[in-house]
Amino acid sequence: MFDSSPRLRGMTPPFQASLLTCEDEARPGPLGGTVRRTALTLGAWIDLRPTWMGGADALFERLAETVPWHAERRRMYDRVVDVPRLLAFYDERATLPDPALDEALQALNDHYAAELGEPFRTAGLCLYRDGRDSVAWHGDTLGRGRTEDTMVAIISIGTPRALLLRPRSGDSPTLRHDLGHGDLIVMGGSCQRTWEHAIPKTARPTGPRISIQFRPRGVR
Ligand SMILES: O=C(O)CCC(=O)C(=O)O
Ligand SMILES: [Fe+2]
Repeated sequence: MFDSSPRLRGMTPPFQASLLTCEDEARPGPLGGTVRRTALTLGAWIDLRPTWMGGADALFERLAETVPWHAERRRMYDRVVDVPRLLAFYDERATLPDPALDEALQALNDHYAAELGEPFRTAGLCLYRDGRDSVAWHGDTLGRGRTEDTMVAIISIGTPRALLLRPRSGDSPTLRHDLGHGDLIVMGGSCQRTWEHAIPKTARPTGPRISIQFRPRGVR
């Protein structure tokens, strides 16, 4: 059950688990020709592959229960504030929390390694408990994404949330992608340094969402 753990108690279930399918086995589908690329400005691009992760209901439940989610606090100017989401990070030596993530990582590397020039290696997980959880405008620029082209691949499971993208230059409008249950989005090229992305808060009743981000070594 979605709310069987004390950590999750109080959260609304994200969806009615599918009654007609009995997909306990979470597994990514094919990539190949199913990925749709959109060029942004300044050499940035995004790839979208809707409903890539099969069995995403079961995967959501397992990750919600088994990942050692933790809250963080960060300094913002002169204050220390709660990070508005729960987090877990798996570096390249860590065992991923579910075999479906190993399969996803392998499939992403088969599809992207030649273009990326290196494998995706780390996995960052975020749990957005409800519409009050969010991530503010940013690029993943703590590491090499500040200076180099790179890729960040994100699998979204649970309640759909909007992912917003805008150029740092402010010279084109904000783009919105509703990331649904099982969807894959890959941000590539200069996206981390020339564009920013955000998951905005929403006042609508909103169940939990888990985001799984795969990044190459040295990209955060
Ligand atoms: O939740 C998401 O899909 C985005 C998370 C994100 O941008 C990040 O962790 O850097
Ligand atoms: Fe990010």
